[in-house]
Amino acid sequence: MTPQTIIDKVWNNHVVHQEGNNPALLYIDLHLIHEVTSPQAFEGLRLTGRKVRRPERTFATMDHNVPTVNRFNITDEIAKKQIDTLASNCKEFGIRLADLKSKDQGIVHVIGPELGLTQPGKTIVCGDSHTSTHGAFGALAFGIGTSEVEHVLATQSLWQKKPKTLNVHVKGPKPAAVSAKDIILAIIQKYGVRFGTGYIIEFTGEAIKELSMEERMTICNMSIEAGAKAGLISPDETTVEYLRGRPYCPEGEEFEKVAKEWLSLASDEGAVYDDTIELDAPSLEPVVTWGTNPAMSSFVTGKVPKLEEVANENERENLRRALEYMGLTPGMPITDIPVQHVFIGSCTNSRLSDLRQAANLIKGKKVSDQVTAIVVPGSQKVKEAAEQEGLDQVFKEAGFEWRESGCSMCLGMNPDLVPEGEHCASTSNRNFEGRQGKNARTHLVSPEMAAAAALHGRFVDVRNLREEALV
Ligand SMILES: CC(C)[C@H](C(=O)O)[C@@H](O)C(=O)O
Ligand code: SF4
Repeated sequence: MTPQTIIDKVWNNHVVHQEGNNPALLYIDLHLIHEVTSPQAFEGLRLTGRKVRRPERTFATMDHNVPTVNRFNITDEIAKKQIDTLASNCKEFGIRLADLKSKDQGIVHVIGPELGLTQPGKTIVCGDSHTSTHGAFGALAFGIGTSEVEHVLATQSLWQKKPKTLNVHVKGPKPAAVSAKDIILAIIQKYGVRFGTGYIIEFTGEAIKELSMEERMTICNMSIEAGAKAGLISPDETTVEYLRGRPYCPEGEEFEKVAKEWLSLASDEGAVYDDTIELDAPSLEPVVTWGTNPAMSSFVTGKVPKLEEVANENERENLRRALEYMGLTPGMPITDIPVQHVFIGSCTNSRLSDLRQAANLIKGKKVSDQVTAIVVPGSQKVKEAAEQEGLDQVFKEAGFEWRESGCSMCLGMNPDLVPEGEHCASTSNRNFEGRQGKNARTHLVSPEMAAAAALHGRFVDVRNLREEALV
């Protein structure tokens, strides 16, 4: 048989109907929903007198506008309405909901994997662009708009044109002090924010294979920042072991049986992709974004670019505007950028391993007087597990605030905002203008780099701190 990519296998397994080269009708295995993009979809169902076709394949959570302090006291009217509406819609249509009282509540892309709802080979959709996160398991997972949310609720299927396949091959092992976040930021730095347009990405190579599931999620999460429809990684033993024993996974012999099926979905040796690009892992360093899109970044040992380094006039103007917004001087070293806020959280980097890495780095140290630092676990389960290990104490003793789970400072939709003009070292995925609040200045980094910036009030190379810790 012709060797196939996992993308082709999962796609072909889900085509319900297709005529010629027209879009295919895909069966959707799992539909995740949250409070922001679902109200009109449910309203649409009510208006046309339809039901949810497969409530048992639908799962809801509240995350975007949940306050991370006093979570039951939602003062913002729109937020309160969206949260109450999700609760009443789930009740009316018979959908499982992890509400604010639930131990399962958290950011939609954190809880799906954690509960074992996310599994290899599934088609997974959600009215949210970072649905690509679930691709880490070898699922075909992508974000959809609200009208598509309605379509999936009503029919459990979706019309889709098949994207092309792109192999992003990360060669060689990564250095120990370089994180998954640095890998994905470096890929986007090298190839820009549009290279994924029209493609589903498969991440391959030694550096990817070595990653934990949490790290793989960080990589796939940001596929959308390269414009890709989805990003995924072929399942292997790491995937299977992560899922073993999860609440919504099969048990015993049944688990062993599906695990074999999952492994067989991995891309075949010699499978052909429409395109392939490469990144060399051993030469990577920690990355910091200095601009207003995730491609505008440098290694921590580097500098903010100078205008004259850019030949193209449009690009030079973009650079000028970005530096003006960010309040940075062309040519300044990355380590001279002052940091007043630190946010460790979001669906990119708020899982237990992220919190452990940050906690390790700050243990016994103090947050700089100039910095306000918050840690927002991605889910209530992450929060509980971290507290069991005493990570909350480590953070609090260092001067971090320890919060309840939610999207928080990742986007300005809840009370956690960066004040105007201030710089935030953030473990999230978007550094667009105004993303963390009006005129807020976001720098995307890994959890360790964010933790280090909290201690020093500026960016520092975590590799030096690690050496210090060894002396
Ligand atoms: C609010 C939601 C629709 C949005 C998205 O689709 O990604 C948000 O999660 C984001 O990260 O910007
Ligand atoms: S944490 Fe941020 S990126 Fe992720 S779903 Fe929430 S708002 Fe979107």
